[in-house]
Amino acid sequence: MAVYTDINEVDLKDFLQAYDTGELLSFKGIAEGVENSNFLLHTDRFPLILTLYEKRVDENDLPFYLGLMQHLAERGISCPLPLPRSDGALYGQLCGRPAALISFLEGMWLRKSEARHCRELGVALARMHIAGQDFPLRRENALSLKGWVDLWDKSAARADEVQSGLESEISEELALLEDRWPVDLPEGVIHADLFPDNVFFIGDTLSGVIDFYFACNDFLAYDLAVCLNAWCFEKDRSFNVTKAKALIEGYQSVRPLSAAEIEALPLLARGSALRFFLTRLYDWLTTPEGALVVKKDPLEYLRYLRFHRSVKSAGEYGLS
Ligand SMILES: Nc1ncnc2c1ncn2[C@@H]1O[C@H](COP(=O)(O)OP(=O)(O)O)[C@@H](O)[C@H]1O
Ligand SMILES: N[C@@H](CCOP(=O)(O)O)C(=O)O
Repeated sequence: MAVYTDINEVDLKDFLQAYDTGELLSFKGIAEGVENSNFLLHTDRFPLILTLYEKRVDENDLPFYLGLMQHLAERGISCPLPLPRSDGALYGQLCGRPAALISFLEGMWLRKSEARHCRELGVALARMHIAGQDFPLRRENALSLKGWVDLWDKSAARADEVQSGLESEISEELALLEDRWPVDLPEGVIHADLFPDNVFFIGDTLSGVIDFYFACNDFLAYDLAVCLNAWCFEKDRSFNVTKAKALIEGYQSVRPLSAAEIEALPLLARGSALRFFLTRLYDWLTTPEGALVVKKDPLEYLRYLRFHRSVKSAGEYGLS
């Protein structure tokens, strides 16, 4: 599931009056996704995705997310285009939630990816970073060091319920990352959640990227580290260096990494693993039993974190 807020036809039709969508033919909730409520709408003109923004999305950030999609789409990046209302606004309110309409992207996410897909992903990520360079709005990464500390403060006392020894292990990890986190790597707009379910393919060709609701300004190489974790571990949690090599080579074919970025990669991968471990742990501990959302396993990311801790240099990711 991800339909936290149910909508009815009367409210939806009222909401659509502010848009030029043509006649509503049907709508249905979309089961996939974690963060927001999504619906697929058919009108007599085109299909659309309706998103109602839920707990982790601050309404003040919507101009950044929706403006970014518009900016990237105008620069040839295949991502959803927000549909403006007749008053020019990119979102309105529906059932007490901020809500937007975005274009429907063709394609499907890969349940089983190969190295060639990782190469395409690397190319698309680097193109996105370059296209985002002149985006005028700014949004700090709320899920970087400070956000990690805040999440950990809320979860630490119960962490050992999930696995014994976690409280001390994660406290030490956080302290180390706070001490060693880079300060001067190249920055820009990053997607920050480019997991397989946010990247669509048609056949073997990448057809688009969705879900910009964690996008922010941060180190560009951190986005690559997020992808290393999300795409380069197998179901048995082993690291697939062939995929990592393909991902990084694809990225560097468009935007070569600096020596400092390459050196920082293992640390950035640790940080990225910790970030997803912490949001998953928080959700694990706070989502009520019986809730319809699928809780993601925090221990998956603990494994990745431990792997990167053992990495001595980015050469272990296949970089020559
Ligand atoms: N623009 C789009 N085009 C086609 N399908 C979409 C689009 N946006 C979202 N979806 C569908 O909705 C699902 C959940 O979207 P996502 O943005 O990942 O939600 P969440 O932010 O809640 O995690 C996707 O897996 C996809 O099936
Ligand atoms: N990718 C995150 C969860 C956020 O889900 P998404 O559907 O918004 O990508 C994770 O795996 O923890």
